[in-house]
Amino acid sequence: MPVSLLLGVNVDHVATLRQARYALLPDSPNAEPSPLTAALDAAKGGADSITIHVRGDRRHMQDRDAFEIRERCGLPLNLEMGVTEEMLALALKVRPDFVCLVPETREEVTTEGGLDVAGRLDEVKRCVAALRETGIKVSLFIDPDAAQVEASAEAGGQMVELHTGCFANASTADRSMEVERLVDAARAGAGMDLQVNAGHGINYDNLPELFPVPYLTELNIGHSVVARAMRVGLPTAVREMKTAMGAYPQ
Ligand SMILES: CC(=O)[C@@H](O)[C@H](O)COP(=O)(O)O
Ligand SMILES: NCC(=O)COP(=O)(O)O
Repeated sequence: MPVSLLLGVNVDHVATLRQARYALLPDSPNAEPSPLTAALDAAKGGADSITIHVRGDRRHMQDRDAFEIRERCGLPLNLEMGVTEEMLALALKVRPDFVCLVPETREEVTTEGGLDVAGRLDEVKRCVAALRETGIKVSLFIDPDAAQVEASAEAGGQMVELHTGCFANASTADRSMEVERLVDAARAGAGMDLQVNAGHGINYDNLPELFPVPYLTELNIGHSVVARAMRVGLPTAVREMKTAMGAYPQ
């Protein structure tokens, strides 16, 4: 367990803004904003790692972003990817420090749930083994569900990232129930010697409501930090989130 809760800054939505103008001009020297610059700015603000989600439809992050950030940003890189041969091949070329296996559907606006590791066990096991063989550490992005935690351990994952989207989107009445789900899943993960991370929909307002969740090592946060950065700049937005995370009881 690290001394303080680690922050992985997801810069996907910097690329979302870039693609809104430069998707058809991929080689433009003026393409901005730059995910690489964002990663470097996040490092200035105290980020512990950078997370990028190269989706199969390349709606935001592009392969070249992954290579650029890997080569020119000194922070550990966490590559989120679907469980596909295409993305496995990309990961084996990029060689990030971490891979987080996530579910993807083309129709979704954003990630809507955790990876069904239990229902895709053999397929996930093969992907995890191929990644771990090269020294890449593997996390599994799952719903806070004991069966998925157990399946993640069986699949050879070293970490789980608990999907906090249901928590983030829950009504006030349902929020405490979602926190309890996360508490139970975190306990199950720690009990199986898995590193327990969390992510999706975490923001400056709901962060403290996650503090009762034990054994958290890292939070991956993107949308809310990038949104805040539009007002105060990314280094400050990251520093603000790190400061808020400092209150997490270790
Ligand atoms: C897996 C996860 O929760 C985030 O990486 C999220 O996928 C951000 O990217 P999108 O907004 O494209 O889903
Ligand atoms: N895995 C969660 C992540 O990387 C960032 O999710 P969000 O903060 O953009 O919702």
